[in-house]
Amino acid sequence: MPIVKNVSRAVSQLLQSSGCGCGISIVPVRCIGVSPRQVASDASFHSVSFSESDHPRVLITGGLGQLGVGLAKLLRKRFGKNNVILSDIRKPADHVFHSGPFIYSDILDYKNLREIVVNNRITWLFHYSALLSAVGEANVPLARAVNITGLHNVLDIAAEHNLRLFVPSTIGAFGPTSPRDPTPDLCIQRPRTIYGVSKVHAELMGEYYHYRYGLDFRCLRYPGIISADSQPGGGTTDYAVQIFHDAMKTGKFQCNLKPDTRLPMMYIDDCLKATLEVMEAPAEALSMRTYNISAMSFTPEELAQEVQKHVPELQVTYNVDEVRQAIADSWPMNFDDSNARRDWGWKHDYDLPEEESRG
Ligand SMILES: NC(=O)C1=CN([C@@H]2O[C@H](COP(=O)(O)OP(=O)(O)OC[C@H]3O[C@@H](n4cnc5c(N)ncnc54)[C@H](O)[C@@H]3O)[C@@H](O)[C@H]2O)C=CC1
Ligand SMILES: CC(=O)[C@H](N)C(=O)O
Repeated sequence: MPIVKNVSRAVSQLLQSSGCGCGISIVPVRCIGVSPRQVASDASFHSVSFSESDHPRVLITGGLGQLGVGLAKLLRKRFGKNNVILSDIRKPADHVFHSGPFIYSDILDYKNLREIVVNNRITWLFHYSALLSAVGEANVPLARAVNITGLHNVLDIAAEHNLRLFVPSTIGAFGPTSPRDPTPDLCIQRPRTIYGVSKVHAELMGEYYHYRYGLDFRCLRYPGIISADSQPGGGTTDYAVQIFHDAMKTGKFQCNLKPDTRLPMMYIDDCLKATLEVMEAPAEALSMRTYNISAMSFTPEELAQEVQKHVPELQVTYNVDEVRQAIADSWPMNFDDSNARRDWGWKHDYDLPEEESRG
């Protein structure tokens, strides 16, 4: 009997919703190098008015993708609607536009991004803009620009304005030479996608800015995220979202990965909860700045069986996409997130009863 770790509750939920503080250096980032964007080193800084007792003023970049709208909803509940600004280069749907502040922001436009941060007195930035693994392989120059140049803009602005910065990484930051079952936080990382390379770069640059300049950089490596009311953005784990939409709409699902491809996955509510928790964690609790987080791990075949318990008429066929399959075969099968659990109390909510998860 296959082991379907922790998926049952998430499947039910999805189908229902388908109808530094280290202080090493005080040298500000704008004084590094000779970039024209950097102002004179003796100019006075804006100091951040946010204190721990106030609500942060939040900006989310790339907020109209699979995860950003849900994150905005969670953060607005906690910090107030007008304290959380969603941004993207796409046009928001009516319900998103009317649900709270939205602003156009291209992360490749450094001056515009800085203006938004200054004018809105932003104190926390969640940097979600990215090209995911499959679309990244289809357009490497654009992925390199958005995922690497865009990140550099965000890092500079965050350091210049003393922001607390969250950048998500991914299981895709590991590669075929990483240990796959389980994959620990610290191990060899030699990904073979532009997406993975850019995310390792983000992890290392964020940590470097933290240790070198005191940037409050926080990063979680997300598994594949499953959600019902938002569409995936072109990744390798998209099948695990598409199956729910197709089960409800057509009763037929064609999977682009082999039936036995095991990958770490997480329900969106757990992912967003972890993101808020790590941002609220006291700096002293964080022994690292980049953590794996984990919830469940399953194959397409196991997920299909679970969905068929709720939608017995669902027909599943397989038509393997070689690019996505090669990517999936190089990624972790199970994630070791013991450091996140120990340091800041990470615990996922979407779980199977113990006896089922042990098979
Ligand atoms: N969804 C998932 O399964 C996982 C997501 N992540 C990470 O979480 C973050 C959010 O992921 P998703 O919402 O799924 O991504 P998505 O692909 O659905 O959305 C990304 C957004 O970035 C925007 N964007 C692209 N170029 C831009 C630019 N130049 N300026 C501003 N925005 C731009 C797009 O318009 C899009 O709305 C990404 O950084 C991703 O790498 C990490 C692991 C798993
Ligand atoms: C796991 C991810 O980072 C993303 N969903 C992708 O498949 O590219």
